Amino acid sequence: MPATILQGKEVAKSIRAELAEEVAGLKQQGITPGLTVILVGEDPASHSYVRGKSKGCEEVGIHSEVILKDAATTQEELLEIIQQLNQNPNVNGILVQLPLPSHISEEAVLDAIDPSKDVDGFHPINVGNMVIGKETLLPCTPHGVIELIKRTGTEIAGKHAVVIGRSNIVGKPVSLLLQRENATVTMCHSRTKDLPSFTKMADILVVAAGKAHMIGKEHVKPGAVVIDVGVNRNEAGKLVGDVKFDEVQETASYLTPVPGGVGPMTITMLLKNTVEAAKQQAKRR
Ligand SMILES: Nc1nc2c(c(=O)[nH]1)N[C@@H](CN(C=O)c1ccc(C(=O)N[C@@H](CCC(=O)O)C(=O)O)cc1)CN2
Ligand SMILES: [Mg+2]
Repeated sequence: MPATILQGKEVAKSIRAELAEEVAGLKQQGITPGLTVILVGEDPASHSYVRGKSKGCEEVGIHSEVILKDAATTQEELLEIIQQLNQNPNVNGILVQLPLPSHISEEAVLDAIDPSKDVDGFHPINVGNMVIGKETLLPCTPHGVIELIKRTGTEIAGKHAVVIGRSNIVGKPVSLLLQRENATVTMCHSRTKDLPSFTKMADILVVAAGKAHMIGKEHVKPGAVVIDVGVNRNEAGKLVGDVKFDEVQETASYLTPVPGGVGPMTITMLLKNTVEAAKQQAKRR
């Protein structure tokens, strides 16, 4: 039987509906979650993602603001803006859209965000809390991957999960989150020898290698849940994943498409983090 296609858009829609209800309840208690996004430069893709974030906020009732800065903005100016937002009680979440122009250190900027407002989950304190298993703001794409797997009804505990890719933004955090759900996790990467010998053992296969169509049916155990986090452009400029979709569809039990799989979950988990940050901050006041 061919795989069930995991439509991230549909899952994202139902999570947003749940969030909208939660936000309506918070507003009755006088809490309006607020997100501020900082966007530096003119990159069209970044502008499009930020529009998606504003639209998502509007959809669930989060107050959102976008601070647009031109590409000549200095690191000091950016740090000054972040300091002001850190101190503003109406701002529950702060997000700096990446990538930043090359004259600005992403590390310095992300480290300046108050960890309790770091709705991207990129601050070292939040990363550290995730590593030691403390409740914290989780990075959006990895969190979206876990939510997608859960919504298939798959029990993660006890399963063998194989993650391909060890980036700080996807591979490493996804591995940690799967481990936290009590999966047995194997991490593979560009230097792994005999990749199929590992991936063939996977009940859950998460592919975040950044190499178009590198995973075929010879890599996949029949019945596996396959999550494709790859974002690659083919020769025609079309968005394609790391997985050969048509081939793997014949052997997997669940498979995410690209586009329309993990991507739409990223912004939705950001909305979830903003609501969570607002609730946590309200408790502390
Ligand atoms: N501060 C951040 N910067 C960036 C992040 C991030 O999480 N935080 N991630 C990406 C961009 N991004 C959100 O910011 C993002 C990327 C992709 C999608 C998405 O829905 N993709 C769709 C396809 C859209 C298309 O056709 O281009 C999909 O995969 O189905 C949403 C958000 C880098 N910067
Ligand atoms: Mg890698």
